[in-house]
Amino acid sequence: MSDLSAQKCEACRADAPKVSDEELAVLIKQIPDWVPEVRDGIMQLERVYKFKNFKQAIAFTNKVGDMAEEEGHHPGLLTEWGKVTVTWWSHSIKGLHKNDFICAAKTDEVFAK
Ligand SMILES: C[C@H](O)[C@H](O)[C@H]1CNC2=NC(N)=NC(=O)C2=N1
Repeated sequence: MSDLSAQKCEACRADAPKVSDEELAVLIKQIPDWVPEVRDGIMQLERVYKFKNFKQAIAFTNKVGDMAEEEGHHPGLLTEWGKVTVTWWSHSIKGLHKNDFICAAKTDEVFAK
């Protein structure tokens, strides 16, 4: 279990600070399979998970959804045949909060189980 995946998301208010470039550089090392990407001007974390078929992909999607509900923090999920694209960002601050790194690490744990 990584240090991040052991943590819980905190309530993220609209005035919460986005992670700085320096913080991002430290945090991304703990989730090396995730790629920071700017989409529509918003920094996000993205990872594509591969599966053998659609059934496994939708089962994983649902497990990630359950984890998101527990954390009160919700990803973008694109489920296709044999793959799921998971995208984390914080809507309330239009960018990345530590919550997104925590949830990315927890998503890796859901995949590993
Ligand atoms: C009211 C509720 O707690 C908020 O809207 C939460 C829900 N889930 C969320 N998920 C994400 N990814 N970003 C948010 O800002 C967010 N806000």
